[in-house]
Amino acid sequence: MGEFDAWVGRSERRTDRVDAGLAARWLATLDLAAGSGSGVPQGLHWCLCVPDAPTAELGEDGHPLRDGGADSFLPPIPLPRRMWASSKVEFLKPLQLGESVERTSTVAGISDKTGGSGKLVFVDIAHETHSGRGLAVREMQTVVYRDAAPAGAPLVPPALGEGTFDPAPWSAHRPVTPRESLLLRYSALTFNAHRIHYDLPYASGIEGYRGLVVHGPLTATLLLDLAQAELGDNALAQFAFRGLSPAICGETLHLVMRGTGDALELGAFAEDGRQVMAANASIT
Ligand SMILES: CC(C)(COP(=O)(O)OP(=O)(O)OC[C@H]1O[C@@H](n2cnc3c(N)ncnc32)[C@H](O)[C@@H]1OP(=O)(O)O)[C@@H](O)C(=O)NCCC(=O)NCCSC(=O)C[C@](C)(O)C(=O)O
Repeated sequence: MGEFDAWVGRSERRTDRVDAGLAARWLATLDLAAGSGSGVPQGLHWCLCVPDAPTAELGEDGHPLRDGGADSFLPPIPLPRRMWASSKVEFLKPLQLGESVERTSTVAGISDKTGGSGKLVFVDIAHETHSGRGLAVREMQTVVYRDAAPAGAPLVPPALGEGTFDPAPWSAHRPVTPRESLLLRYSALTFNAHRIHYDLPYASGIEGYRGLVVHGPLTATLLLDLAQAELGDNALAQFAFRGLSPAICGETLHLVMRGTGDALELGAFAEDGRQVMAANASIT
């Protein structure tokens, strides 16, 4: 029996609308042109039905306080550093501009592990986003909570090494350099006040990162865009990603893809070859 078992099965429901203004700001943030139809490209769902706690109820890290109240959705894991660890997404129906959506999120599991970086608590959250036309997106998101950075510990990830990323084994390759303006706009789109994305003294001094951290779903969205540029808008049926190492603002990310429609492999790598994200996808 785990300390936080009472939270497993708890759920919350949020509603939203695929607003044309939101879609336009999302496309502008990602330097994308609007598509020809009323469908919106994959990845926009991460900007819908987002937590909207009042500012007075945010914790030190900028996320809603995890106070463990009787009606709290997420468990009050005492480990202070939160990261988006991974997600498995099924795209069932493309979202359409103007439609209303409802997302139900359920705590599906909580597990303790010890990793190379110390104690880890993983929380799995099952999300189902319905539009008026039925289930549009199903996602299993895993959030990880980590111990405080030990005093005097080296910042992570380590400074860029001597190595260089080699795109040769990949059939598609796109370098991008996420800068502060991109991170700020993505935080705004997702209503995410997590300080590791915009507050450098906090990100390095408190959480121990070498710079501002690129949002996991932002890197994932950039990979989704690479796949859609090759295969067409809304081409993917399944997409799964896992964050392996923090991506740092201002440093080039090499987005890559290879494989065929039923077994696509994607990745994001730092300039020195360190892998930041691993992903796979399929069109069926
Ligand atoms: C998570 C870290 C610290 C673990 O690194 P580690 O070295 O401590 O762990 P490990 O030794 O690699 O693995 C230990 C165990 O954890 C599992 N594990 C390990 N990683 C994962 C993962 N991703 N997803 C699921 N499981 C994972 C792994 O499989 C293993 O399990 P096992 O003992 O059963 O074999 C390390 O992998 C890391 O730093 N990853 C990068 C995470 C990242 O950059 N996320 C995006 C930025 S944070 C963000 O976007 C925030 C946002 C948007 O504001 C927001 O709060 O929602």
